Amino acid sequence: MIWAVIPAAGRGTRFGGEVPKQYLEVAGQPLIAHALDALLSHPRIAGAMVALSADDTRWPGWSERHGKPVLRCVGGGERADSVLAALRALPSALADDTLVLVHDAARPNLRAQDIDRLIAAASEHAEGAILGAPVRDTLKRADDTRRIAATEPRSALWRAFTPQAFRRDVLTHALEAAARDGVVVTDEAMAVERAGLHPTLVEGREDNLKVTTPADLALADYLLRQR
Ligand SMILES: Nc1ccn([C@@H]2O[C@H](COP(=O)(O)OP(=O)(O)OP(=O)(O)O)[C@@H](O)[C@H]2O)c(=O)n1
Ligand SMILES: C[C@](O)(CO)[C@H](O)COP(=O)(O)O
Repeated sequence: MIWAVIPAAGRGTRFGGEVPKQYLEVAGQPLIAHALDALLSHPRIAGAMVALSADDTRWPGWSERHGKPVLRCVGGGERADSVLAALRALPSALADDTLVLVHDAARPNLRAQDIDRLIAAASEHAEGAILGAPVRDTLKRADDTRRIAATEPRSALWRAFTPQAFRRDVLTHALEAAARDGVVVTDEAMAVERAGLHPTLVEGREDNLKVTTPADLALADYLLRQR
């Protein structure tokens, strides 16, 4: 059994504006709808749990999409808190080893082939798997005056995307440990790494972009209209 968890409780502060970016429209529907559709149209995914902010007023009230359940819960102050809340809110009947794919509502351009490859890798590697891409630019470390302090070796560096796939119990325990330790993890893999595990990297499409600033929205709209 595979379920999706979609953290969608963010404020979009870097994006700006009144509307939380997960509700901004591209290619005819909100970002969150594209993310939900990408996951729930996949035959292996049985349902989705969406974490929303407690004061969310824009959730359209979907209870199902593609004939599959769309459940919701209240997220938290950090993205990791929202993911943990969603894991805890999943149907209790789901087995501990249920595979969970955590995917940002702000990443609308997820493709089925990437989901296929991620699921295959997570099914083969018990420590989980994440989509990502090798770094292709030269990386500079800046000093506090924005002068170049160093050039970082990039040969083994990857950018982490989502979905990130883990057993429900493994991810829940890892996120709970990070929270107990007061560590804010920026992705699920960071919590699992802290637990001593080594998730596998799966190279995914570079156009699986996260809409973070207004410039990203136009690109997302273009990409989605090309599909
Ligand atoms: N407390 C939070 C923070 C973020 N997210 C979600 O995590 C995803 C990736 O986070 P990010 O791009 O940082 O979104 P925001 O936190 O909204 O953006 P910002 O950091 O600019 O405020 C988004 O779908 C966002 O809604 C969440 O569920 N709960
Ligand atoms: C989870 C993530 O999308 C992987 O790159 C990223 O860490 C989210 O960061 P954000 O600052 O919460 O958008």
